[in-house]
Amino acid sequence: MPNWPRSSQTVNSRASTELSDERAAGLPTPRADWALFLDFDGTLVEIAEHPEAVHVPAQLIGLLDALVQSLDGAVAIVSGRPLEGLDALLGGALPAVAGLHGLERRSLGGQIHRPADRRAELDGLRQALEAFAGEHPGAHVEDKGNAIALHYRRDPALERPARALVEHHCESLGESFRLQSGKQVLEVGPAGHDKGTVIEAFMAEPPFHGRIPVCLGDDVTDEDAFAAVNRLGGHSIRIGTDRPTAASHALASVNEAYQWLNRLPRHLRPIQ
Ligand SMILES: O=P(O)(O)OC[C@H]1O[C@H](O[C@H]2O[C@H](CO)[C@@H](O)[C@H](O)[C@H]2O)[C@H](O)[C@@H](O)[C@@H]1O
Repeated sequence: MPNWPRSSQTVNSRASTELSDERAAGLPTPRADWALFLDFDGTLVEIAEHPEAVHVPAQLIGLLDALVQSLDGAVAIVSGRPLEGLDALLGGALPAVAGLHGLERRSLGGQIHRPADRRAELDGLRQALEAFAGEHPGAHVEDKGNAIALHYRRDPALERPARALVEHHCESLGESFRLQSGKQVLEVGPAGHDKGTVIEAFMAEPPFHGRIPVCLGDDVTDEDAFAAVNRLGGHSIRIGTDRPTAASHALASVNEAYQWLNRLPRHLRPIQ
């Protein structure tokens, strides 16, 4: 669980030192014209054994609210989880949310953008994954509607047979579906959307339009987001340092991400 500052006084008295540290670490100087795109698992919450076992600190809602207020609403969660799941975990705290790695999106005004229902096409894969999980207690199937995920965190040795099974079914689904690998998970869903395309969609509309995109993420699927943000002249920040990345900056852990995000509302440089 992240170490939250004990009081705002403690934070304020350390503010100037912290900002010098940020500059030394090469982190971008916060600006009031940023648009913030935040991954969820591994960025805002620590990775847990099971998707339903994540701990959402109560303070996270307050932090998101403070960021939304200070950036005039230009804050979105961009996750692999479905919209409804994110709303349940965050108490519907954030209006702008993208789920299923860019497949579905709710804009700030509440409009939902979602492609046609393709669940039926995943029936064969769903049955095969359920059968696999039935035989292997370390596997877990997460049915996300238009996408389906096979988790093997509880038994990493399952990666090989799990991948072989998912690849086999993905091939028969054809090119309009794609396989995405994440942290000890294999996910199948409709092709043509990713975290980069959804950030571009947010950036085309208010209040994101015209701002500088800044993205925080930890996983391989966040690389699409990093590439899009880099292309758009923004800043990409990888949480963790364990593999090569397109991100321009890094924070070591979820805890560091919290500390940095906590300071942002007080240190945004005004638009000139
Ligand atoms: O884009 P994200 O918000 O990072 O979501 C990516 C996937 O996160 C979840 O799975 C991952 O986190 C689980 C809980 O910590 C962990 O048990 C699992 O091993 C990770 O892969 C979520 O369950 C998926 O639906 C998301 O796609």
